[in-house]
Amino acid sequence: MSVRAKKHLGQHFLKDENIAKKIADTLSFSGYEHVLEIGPGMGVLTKYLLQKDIITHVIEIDSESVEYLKNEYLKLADRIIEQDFLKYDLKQVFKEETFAIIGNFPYNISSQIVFKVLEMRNQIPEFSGMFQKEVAQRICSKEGNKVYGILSVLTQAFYESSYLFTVPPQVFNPPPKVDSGVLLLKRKENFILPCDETLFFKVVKQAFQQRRKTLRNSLKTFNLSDNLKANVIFGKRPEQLTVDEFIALTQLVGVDDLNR
Ligand SMILES: C[S@@+](CC[C@H](N)C(=O)[O-])C[C@H]1O[C@@H](n2cnc3c(N)ncnc32)[C@H](O)[C@@H]1O
Repeated sequence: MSVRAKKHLGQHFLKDENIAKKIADTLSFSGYEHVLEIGPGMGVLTKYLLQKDIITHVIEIDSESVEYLKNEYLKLADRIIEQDFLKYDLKQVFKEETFAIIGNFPYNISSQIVFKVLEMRNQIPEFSGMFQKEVAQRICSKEGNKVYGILSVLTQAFYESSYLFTVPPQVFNPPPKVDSGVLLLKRKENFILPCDETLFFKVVKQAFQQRRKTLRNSLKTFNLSDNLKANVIFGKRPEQLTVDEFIALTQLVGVDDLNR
C-alpha cells in the first residue's frame, strides 16, 4: 500500500533514504524534548526521527497519509495530528513546552510556515527542513542580494540561518519542476529585539512593499525622526539594510498614522 500523490497538497515524496537521514540529522535534538514534523506523508523522514532520543509528533493534512502512518508506525499513532498546520493551534499539544520543527515542506505554503514559526519563536529553538531552493536561499540571503526580502530580515532577526545543501528533482516521486534546498535555523541566544517587535514586523513589511523606493518614501505614513543617523538610514533602499539596521530603523520610527 502506498499513498497516491496529490498535487494540490504539494505531495512530492522523497525516495532517497540517505537524504531523508541527512535531513533528520540536521537537528541537534538537545535542549528540547519534542520535535514536530510537518507533512510526514509516508514517513520517510519520520522513521529516522523515531530512532532519536526525542518525542516525535507529526501534523499531516492528508487523511490517506494519516491512515498509512497509523498502520506503518504503531509507535507514532497517538502523536499524529490530522490537521492543517497553518490553522491548527499548536498550544493544544505543546502548551508552553519548547519543540523543534522539521519537514520536507509542501512548497505551496512554505512562506506561511516560516511566518507561523516566527510567531511561535518563543517555543521553537530549532527549525530545519526542505523548501524550494529559491525560498531556502531567500531566507538565508544577506543584504545587497536581489532575493533579500521580508522573509530574510524577519527570520534572521531571531534565528541564525544556514543553507545546508541542494536536492535535485529526481529523488522525489513525482519529481517537482525545481531544485530543493535544505536549511537550518537556530534561534539566537538573545532573541528579544531591542525595539518594539510588533512595529519591527510592520516596518520590514512596509519597507519591502516598494523595494525600489528609499525608506523615507515607503515609510511616509510613520512618524520619522529627523537627525543625522535617521537621515542616513532613510536615504537607503530596503535591500541595502542589514538586519541590525532594520532594528535601528524601527527605533527611529514612531507609531504610524493609522494607529494614532
Ligand atoms: C513535499 S510532501 C513531503 C512528504 C514526506 N515528508 C516526504 O518527504 O516524502 C509534503 C507533505 O505535506 C503535507 N501537507 C500539505 N499541506 C499541509 C498542511 N497545510 N498541513 C499539514 N500537512 C500538509 C502533504 O500532504 C505532504 O504529505
